[in-house]
Amino acid sequence: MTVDQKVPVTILTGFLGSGKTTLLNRILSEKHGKRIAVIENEYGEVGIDQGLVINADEEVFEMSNGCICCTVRGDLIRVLGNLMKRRDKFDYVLVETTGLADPGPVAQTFFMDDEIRDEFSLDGIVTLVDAAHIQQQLGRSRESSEQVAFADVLILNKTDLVSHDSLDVLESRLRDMNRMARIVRSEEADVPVDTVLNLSAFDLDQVLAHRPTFLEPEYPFEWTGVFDLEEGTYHLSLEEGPDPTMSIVVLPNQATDERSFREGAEQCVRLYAQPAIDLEPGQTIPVCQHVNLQLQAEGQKIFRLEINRTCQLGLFTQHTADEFDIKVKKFLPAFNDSSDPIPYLSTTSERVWVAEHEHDDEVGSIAIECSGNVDPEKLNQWMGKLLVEKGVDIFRTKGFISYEGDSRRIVFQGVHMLFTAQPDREWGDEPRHNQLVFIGRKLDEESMREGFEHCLI
Ligand SMILES: Nc1nc2c(ncn2[C@@H]2O[C@H](COP(=O)(O)OP(=O)(O)OP(=O)(O)O)[C@@H](O)[C@H]2O)c(=O)[nH]1
Repeated sequence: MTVDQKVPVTILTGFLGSGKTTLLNRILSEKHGKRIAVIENEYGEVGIDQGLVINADEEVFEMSNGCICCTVRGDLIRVLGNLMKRRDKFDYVLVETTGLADPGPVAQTFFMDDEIRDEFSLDGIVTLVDAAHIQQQLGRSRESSEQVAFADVLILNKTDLVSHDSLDVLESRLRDMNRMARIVRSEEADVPVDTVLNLSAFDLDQVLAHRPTFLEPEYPFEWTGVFDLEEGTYHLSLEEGPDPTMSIVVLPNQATDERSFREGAEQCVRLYAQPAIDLEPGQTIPVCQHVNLQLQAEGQKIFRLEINRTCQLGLFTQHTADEFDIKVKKFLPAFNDSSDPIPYLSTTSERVWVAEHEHDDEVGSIAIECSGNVDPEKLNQWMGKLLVEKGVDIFRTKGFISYEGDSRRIVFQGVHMLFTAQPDREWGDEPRHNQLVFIGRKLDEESMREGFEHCLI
């Protein structure tokens, strides 16, 4: 396959509320003759963005729970794989990343995976910058700096909210952070489509020159242990550890040379992107499945492994073996009463996968979904007070609201302390309901839910 036949992909990134969806809608409504498939990688528990994107030949890329940077590659491979089955329906792909994501692992997907590399080519990374909030965001979020640093095009958006002089200062700060990117100023992300699509701007060699670790993958698991096992039943035991659950994928034929370890790891990246099966102690762990071990009970927890023929069993676990004192031994019913304990087995080989990034555990999202009508006056008062008190830590608010007496859906949008509530389309036959997502640091879920419920009539 030649390069030309590959589907070009543009990654739209930028911190929460910077204008990614606004730009996306602009691109989708312009006549450029391209059939664009959209992939939304959303942060938060309910799909708000899907409802904000105008009619498109769109595919929704749902994020799995867990760390975005660890799971995004597996998720993206899954969605791109599905898109390829409808290859005749589109000729361009736009990936809108979550505002909290480092675009690195998203970009990496287009180089790491052979099948994806054969079918898609990364055209460019476009980063939206919120002129009113970027200074504050750069100081507080590593992801925000990464988004600027990775850009091929930087769109300095929301120019209406700051003075001309401030824009010049801002532009020179962005220039210091990324000397290669083209910088374009905009209001309401109003930029010509050819500033963002079909740029052939992404240059892997250049990226590698600046970041030699760009192609070093991050994995959703931290440890692999390989055990030589003959036919029989085995017990996998875990002691108390740092989490009440732990994800695991078991592969039946895991060789232990470097290449095989990498291949096994890539297979697991895909399996980890599948929804996990919850397993209670005493149950059997299936092979080649994403399993979530339930470890809430006190003391040692034992799960079964059934081996049909001699193999090298590879355990790919979310945490390292040390953290849960993970052990494997053969189960021999005849020895149950014997005072001779059955010995634990040693691994033939093991491997720790180090995640290079730090997880900001304080950042999270709260999704409120309920029926009933909202009193606009009460909502305004509550929201105004909440954002004045907590606006620095509430990065983003968005959703749909049902106002008493209004036949239209109200779209709610907030970025830090600025918020708007605008009427959108008619509710029509759709059941009226409220859906609101808050993304931020140290959010107090209970008091926010209570606060919102007080706004209902
Ligand atoms: N004042 C002003 N507001 C803008 C501009 N561009 C976008 N907005 C508003 O900013 C809010 C956020 O815009 P979105 O396009 O949803 O931002 P986003 O980056 O997709 O947000 P997330 O997906 O939550 O990260 C919306 O209310 C937009 O209408 C602009 O140039 N000026």
